[in-house]
Amino acid sequence: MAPRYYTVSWDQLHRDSKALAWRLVEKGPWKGIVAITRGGLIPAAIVARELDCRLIESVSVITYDEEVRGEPQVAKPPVAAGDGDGWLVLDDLVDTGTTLKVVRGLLPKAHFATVYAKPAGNPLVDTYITEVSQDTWILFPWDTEPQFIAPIARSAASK
Ligand SMILES: O=P(O)(O)OC[C@H]1O[C@H](OP(=O)(O)OP(=O)(O)O)[C@H](O)[C@@H]1O
Ligand code: HPA
Ligand SMILES: [Mg+2]
Repeated sequence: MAPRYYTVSWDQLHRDSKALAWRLVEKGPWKGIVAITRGGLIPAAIVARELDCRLIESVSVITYDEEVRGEPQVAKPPVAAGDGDGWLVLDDLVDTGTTLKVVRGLLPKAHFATVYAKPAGNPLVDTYITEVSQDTWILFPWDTEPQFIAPIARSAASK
């Protein structure tokens, strides 16, 4: 079955990331943020600004090639976050949970947060903002661009 799509604009991503920061500020203080690259980098920058946090680490896990999931590979482990105690791990979304499982293995004591979550992955996240169904593909603003769409009357006429 073709997936449904949930399109996220830059404005919405900013709003949802700030909503995440409101939830996380109550749970701190945090030693620093570990961003899961690449998708976690932009939410991490927004949350770091709101939490006044200047210590940012990264971990790189490669799981997907476009919409196709493969075996996860750690391309860069975190170096400064120890076992994760007092650290916040941020990603744009959790889908199957494959990526977070790998990072949880590296940082077992960290707090895990994502902006969006699908049901299969949401038990792996400590804090998230918006849940979408498992068969929904989230389209992030960095993966999309606006394009011309024909007027309704014209596309109806061609049916
Ligand atoms: O819960 P999962 O099924 O593991 O899926 C979620 C992960 O997939 C995407 O990353 P991707 O591997 O596409 O890499 P990217 O962030 O570099 O685009 C997304 O940014 C999450 O990190
Ligand atoms: N959108 C973008 N990237 C993803 C998704 C999604 O729904 N699931 C896993 N990687
Ligand atoms: Mg990612």
